[in-house]
Amino acid sequence: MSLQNPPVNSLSLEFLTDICISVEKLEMDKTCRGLIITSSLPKVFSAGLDIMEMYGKSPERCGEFWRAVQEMWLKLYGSNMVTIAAINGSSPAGGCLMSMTCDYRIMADNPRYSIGLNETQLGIVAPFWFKDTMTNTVGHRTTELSLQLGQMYNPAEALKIGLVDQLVPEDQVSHYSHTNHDQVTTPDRSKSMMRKPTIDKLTSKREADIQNFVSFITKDSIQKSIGMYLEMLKKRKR
Ligand SMILES: CCCCCCCCCCC/C=C/C(=O)SCCNC(=O)CCNC(=O)[C@H](O)C(C)(C)COP(=O)(O)OP(=O)(O)OC[C@H]1O[C@@H](n2cnc3c(N)ncnc32)[C@H](O)[C@@H]1OP(=O)(O)O
Repeated sequence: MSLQNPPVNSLSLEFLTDICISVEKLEMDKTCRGLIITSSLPKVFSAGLDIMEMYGKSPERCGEFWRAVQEMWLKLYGSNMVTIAAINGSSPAGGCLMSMTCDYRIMADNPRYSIGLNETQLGIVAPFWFKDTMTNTVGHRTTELSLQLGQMYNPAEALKIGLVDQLVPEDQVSHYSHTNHDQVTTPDRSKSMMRKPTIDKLTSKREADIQNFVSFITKDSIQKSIGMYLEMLKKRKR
């Protein structure tokens, strides 16, 4: 599955819905042995959630958006397929979350790229299931530091903390993803055993999580922080 939503593969409601439909189709396809997620765009795996979906939108729309974010995570984290993230560019926040849903992460060894949960930099808090996914990937202490600082990691740092499993030359990300994928032939039952408690936690709190998101994101102070962050993104470009 090659992500293609220019300019930066931000995860809008529409794009999330497309991703969920694609994953669902693959999940039902008995001939499909697994999934490699990568990006068709240069330099960016995914810029994370589409910030415009969280800025100036109605509570109803925000709720619909958040349900789609949850759905993407539930589908990928709970997938019966062997999944590999072939991270061929930067992968902040929701992009990092998407990578962490996979069984294995291969990243392009380009020091210009970065990956991490940087929500704190936007003045927002990573939801509990983002935090749980990271804890399951890199451990409690690293997650605590990482979330408090909104830390982004270059590939070497990401490898060191275990946020990615392997670094490869930029032009060989696809080759290594396919080679590694071929070595894993059957989705292991231990995957669901390890992930079930984390998945059950969100499933049982799904509606409350949507309500929390909507009331948090529509607050004036949070909207102001997001507006300032968007301005900063645009200025940085000039
Ligand atoms: C009580 C507790 C309750 C808890 C409730 C929950 C709280 C809310 C939780 C929300 C969790 C949020 C998760 C997220 O994923 S938020 C998104 C975070 N993403 C980022 O910060 C990434 C920002 N982007 C970048 O760093 C760079 O764009 C990137 C490195 C990805 C690429 O750099 P590049 O130089 O190639 O591209 P540009 O920066 O020039 O960007 C091109 C245009 O794209 C726009 N852009 C970038 N990122 C986003 C995005 N995520 N959403 C929307 N738009 C984005 C950027 O502004 C440029 O636009 P213009 O061309 O119009 O200027």
